[in-house]
Amino acid sequence: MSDLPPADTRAPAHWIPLAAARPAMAPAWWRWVASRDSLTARLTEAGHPRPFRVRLLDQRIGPPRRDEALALGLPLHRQAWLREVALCLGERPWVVARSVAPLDELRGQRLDHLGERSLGSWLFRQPDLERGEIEVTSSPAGFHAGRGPWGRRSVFRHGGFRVLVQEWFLDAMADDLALPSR
Ligand SMILES: C=C(O[C@@H]1C=C(C(=O)O)C=C[C@H]1O)C(=O)O
Repeated sequence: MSDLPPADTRAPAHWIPLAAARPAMAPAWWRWVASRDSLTARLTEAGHPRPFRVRLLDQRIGPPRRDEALALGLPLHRQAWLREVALCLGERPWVVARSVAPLDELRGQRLDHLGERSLGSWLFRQPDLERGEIEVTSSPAGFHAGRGPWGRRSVFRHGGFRVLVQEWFLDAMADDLALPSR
């Protein structure tokens, strides 16, 4: 066991199906959390004229959290491609996101060079893109100090490539768009 990489032991988030969260979610938030099109495009439009910007916080190969490994059907110690970003309007982070992809499915996807281009701007150009069911959490992101009412996740599939995309909507977004607290 000693030659296995360390597991990510941070507390996993608790996820529930989107429909189960609906009674507790204000309609104004439902329109954001339940949307299945590009969040990048929606943020760009809602934040106009503030410029939309992806701020890369970290991108590395490492162990996914337990809940992430389970969502992707990966063994707990299997290394993965991890990417953490803040999606900003002007200088204010509205969303923080953490994406996890199985290493052996990255072949040739060239995501290492994504930098501060939006992952979504690449995903939504794939004609065969499929998106799994959206799940919701009220747990914090854990990798960023920002707090907010809702997090969501879903798995995107493009050919043999899958990526778990997790997005936490922050209080700064609620303030700037006059959204309710939950
Ligand atoms: C999936 C999308 O991509 C967004 C961009 C991300 C990135 O650049 O890492 C991560 C999560 C998303 O909110 C989208 O725009 O819908």
